[in-house]
Amino acid sequence: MVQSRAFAKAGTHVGRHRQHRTVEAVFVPVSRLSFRQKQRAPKPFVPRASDGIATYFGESKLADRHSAATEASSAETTHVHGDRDTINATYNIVFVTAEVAPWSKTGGLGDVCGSLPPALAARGHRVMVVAPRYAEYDVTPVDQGPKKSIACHGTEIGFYLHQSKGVDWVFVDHPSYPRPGGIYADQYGVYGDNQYRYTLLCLAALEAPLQLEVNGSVYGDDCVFIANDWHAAMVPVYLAAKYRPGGVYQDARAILAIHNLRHQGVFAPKTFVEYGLPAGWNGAVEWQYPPHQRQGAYEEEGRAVNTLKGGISTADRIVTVSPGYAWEIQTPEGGWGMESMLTSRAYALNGVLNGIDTQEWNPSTDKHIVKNYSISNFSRGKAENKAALQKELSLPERPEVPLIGFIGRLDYQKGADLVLGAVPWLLEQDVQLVCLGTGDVSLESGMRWMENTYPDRARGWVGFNVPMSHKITAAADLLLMPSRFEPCGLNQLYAMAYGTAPVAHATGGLRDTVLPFNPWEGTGTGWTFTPCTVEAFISILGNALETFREHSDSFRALQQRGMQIDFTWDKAASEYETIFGWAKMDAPYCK
Ligand SMILES: Nc1ncnc2c1ncn2[C@@H]1O[C@H](COP(=O)(O)OP(=O)(O)O[C@H]2O[C@H](CO)[C@@H](O)[C@H](O)[C@H]2O)[C@@H](O)[C@H]1O
Repeated sequence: MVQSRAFAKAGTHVGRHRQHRTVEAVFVPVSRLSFRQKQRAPKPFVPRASDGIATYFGESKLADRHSAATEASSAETTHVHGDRDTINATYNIVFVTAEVAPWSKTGGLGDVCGSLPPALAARGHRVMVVAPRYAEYDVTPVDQGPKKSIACHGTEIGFYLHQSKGVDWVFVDHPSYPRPGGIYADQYGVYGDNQYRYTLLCLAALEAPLQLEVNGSVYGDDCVFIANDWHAAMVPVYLAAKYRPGGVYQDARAILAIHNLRHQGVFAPKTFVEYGLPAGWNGAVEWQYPPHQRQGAYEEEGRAVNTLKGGISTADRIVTVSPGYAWEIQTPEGGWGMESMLTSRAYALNGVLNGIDTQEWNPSTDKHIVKNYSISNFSRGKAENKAALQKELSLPERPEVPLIGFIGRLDYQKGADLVLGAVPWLLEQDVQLVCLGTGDVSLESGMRWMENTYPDRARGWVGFNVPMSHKITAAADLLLMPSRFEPCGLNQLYAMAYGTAPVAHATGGLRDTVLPFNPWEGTGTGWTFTPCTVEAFISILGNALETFREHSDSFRALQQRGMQIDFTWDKAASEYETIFGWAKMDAPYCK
């Protein structure tokens, strides 16, 4: 199995900010630990006398929660691998997320929360994912068993449970979640009650492990929460401010996973009361932006409550979705105002590269494409998919013409304006360009302009269409990713798995995953450019097109190298485990 240098490097990166405690340290037998280390080592889960205590929302169910299943899944077990003793911990893991594929997805957050949990479950952990129930999902039965209703945040919520892939998928039912528009916004803008909706999600997710019986037992209060993005960032705040003072969740830890720092959940200062936090906790979420970093209309002269800042300042550890992005967010250029907060927590901040769901994104089994293929027959397979896409989109069916794809939100981050900026040069050449995206109205108009101006060379599909995204990924020779910033990026990973060469701005996770083509050494899986300008983009596109046209053997070898990379989630899952171990070794960051 060939692995890119960038991936190999990422494996060591987890320990970068933690040099005094390496990956190995997690697996040292207890008998060999020093006294202080023993004190900090994760403890087996033992029911306590205090089990009858009240939760924030009323009488606890803790007293009857300790079934054998819970204990087994919470406890440390010692295994021997070969002649080396190791301690393997299994955890009760609770993901909290606003999106989870295939039920709800506007982007990569949904993908990750749909595929990392099964990877962790496959490694022996008990895993729950808590997400809103935005609709009566028409996929496999979600409403398994009776709905359980509880009081939460002054209202009543319900939990629906669906079990698959070894994961307990829990959907929070409340009238504020289903909307005729999108998940977060409709044609009139973002919903005015998003702060309430996601506050409720956090509190529901903190109650679910205590109150929801799954296979005869509750998860209990020895959990590792993974709070994803600002929507879930209040989880560590409530743990510290509401639950631990009541004696609950003493052994739990919360990890904040940042998928995109640009979105921080910023609201007017007077909305602090919406969080229902005890007095004295406003410092955890209040924030004043300097003039050049102000985020929007909600602030009052830069003063705001900032939900993500609450998570950054209280989480036990922070994870971002690539090592490169973990570094970038500590700089003024990439920190979106949070760089000083993040730098102050650098020792607890790691980057773990995303994987991909190889059941959903696998050219040999993909149900959306006309011809399945693998590394042994990819040239023929891709050629058939290319011809099918050209036919479907009424483009000239020409195998020799380079087919270039772009898939993504049409916004500042994804650099769709750079694609449009390159169009006059690009489409004067003998190429075909297929873009799929939705978002900014002016960029959507730009895509329509492109198609009208170059009807025999360009298609601009405005909309969100998963089957089409698979077809483009399989059919294209090159995939454009001129993102201004990219925490990880999934499309370049999908592209490489499908033998499609990414052409990407060297930023964040793109720089970590796309190894630039080196014709002399015969290495690399794509092309990267910097600075992020139309000129630099055009220049590198010229190189990629020349390789495609003039050096087809080199191009094929590059495709093969991409297809050989191990994109499975297992590597990321093991890095997350290491981080759980670090979180559990330390006392809670915020008590
Ligand atoms: N019009 C369309 N039709 C169909 N499918 C479409 C589509 N537009 C986008 N998609 C799909 O949505 C997903 C987007 O993934 P990205 O990695 O670009 O995530 P995004 O920027 O949303 O999320 C953030 O979180 C993820 C996950 O951590 C990070 O990789 C990323 O850098 C960060 O910005 C991909 O599966 C893509 O194919």
